[in-house]
Parts: sequence; C-alpha cells; structure tokens
Amino acid sequence: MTIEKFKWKVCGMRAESNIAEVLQLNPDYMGFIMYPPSSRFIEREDVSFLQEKWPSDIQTKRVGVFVNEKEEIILDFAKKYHLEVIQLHGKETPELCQSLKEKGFEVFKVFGIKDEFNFDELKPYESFVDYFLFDTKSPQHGGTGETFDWGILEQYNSTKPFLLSGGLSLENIKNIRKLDHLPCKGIDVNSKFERSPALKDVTQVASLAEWVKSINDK
Ligand SMILES: O=C(O)c1ccccc1N[C@@H]1O[C@H](COP(=O)(O)O)[C@@H](O)[C@H]1O
Repeated sequence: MTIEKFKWKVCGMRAESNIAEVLQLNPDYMGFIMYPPSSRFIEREDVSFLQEKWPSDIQTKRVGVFVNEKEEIILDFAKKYHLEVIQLHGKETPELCQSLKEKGFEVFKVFGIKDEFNFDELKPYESFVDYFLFDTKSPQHGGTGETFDWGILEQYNSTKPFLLSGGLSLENIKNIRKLDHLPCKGIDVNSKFERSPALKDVTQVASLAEWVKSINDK
C-alpha cells in the first residue's frame, strides 16, 4: 500500500534566484500567478527560468494560477511556461476543468470561503479535478494573507482530497491537525512567507519544509 505524502505548494514565485533557492527545498508544487491585476503577476522578463532553466532532475510541478481566464489563454501560458498543473481561482466551470483534465493537466479548482459555504456546489466538479483548494474569499480572488474559519470544513461532504490555503503561516499550520479526520492532503502557502510581494523568505520556507517532513515521517 502506498501512503500518500502530505503535499505542499509555494505560490506566487517570480524572481529567478528566489525560485532556484525555494526549489532546493523540494516543494511538491510551485505556483506562478498568471492573473495580471495581482502584485505577484509573473512578468514576461522573469519567466526564462520557467522555460529553459527548470532543473530536469526536480520533481516540483509548475502550477499556473488563473482567474476567470479564457481556455485559449490558459493553454497558451501552459505551453509557453511548461505548466503541469492549472489552478483555477475564479468562477470557472466544470466544463473548463474537464477540458483541461482531458488535455493532460492536473487541475486544482479553488473555492473561496467566508462565513459559510455550500459544499454541494462542488459535486459537478468532482470528476474533473485532482484537488479542491479552499482559500479565503476576497474581491482580489486570493493572496490576501487572511485565514477563514476552518470549522466550516466540518461540513465537507466529499471524498475528493483537498488542499488548504488562505493566510497560512508557520504559526497557524500547527492547528492543521484538527483537520486530520478530513481528506485535507496538503497546504498552499503564499503571502505569510514573503519579504515583499512574490519574494519568498527562504528561511521561513525551509522551516515549513521541515514541518512537512515531520508530518510525513510520522
Ligand atoms: O497571490 C495572489 O496574488 C493571488 C491572486 C489571485 C488569485 C490567487 C492568488 N494567490 C493564491 O491565493 C491563495 C492564498 O494566498 P495567501 O496565503 O492568503 O496569500 C494561494 O492559493 C495562492 O495560490
């Protein structure tokens, strides 16, 4: 029997040297914001690392984060930047998830949670996503550093694994054990691990890598 590893994703990367340093820590996923209004939007001049210099011996998968983007644009970015995973952070349809899945991408569909959430909304997506990802609902769609009340996840009524995000920090992830009875299979970190938008604090990310290792070694 294979025991599934608890996964971790570092999102909102941009600078080449910072990407290289974080990659040394072997996150399962690294995310790049492909949503122009975000302060972490990946600029064209920053992406050569993603294109030609991505180390061939690294397991980390490249995730493109999109918000209400047209499929043709997603496919264009995916091709250009060698994305393996598409994270859909807006009001995307199950049909778009299906189409991307059929093209061979891993798909993360994000749902924002504020005070309440109707988990029945997830049903039409279940067959076409690899993970649901729960984030804090916001007009910016993500990257706010704000947490939501994880107690709402007690109403989760699916067996599909999910990832948790929204203001995760070295402090609050300690409480994640409270979700052990749910199929929470990993975390996605972003602004609480930053020195400035898109620039990750490598010392903090290294502490996170240690924490994930401790979970997986148990
Ligand atoms: O990071 C952004 O700027 C961003 C913009 C638009 C959609 C998603 C974005 N990031 C994602 O937001 C969550 C949570 O981030 P945080 O920890 O609260 O800062 C994370 O999944 C990022 O992938």
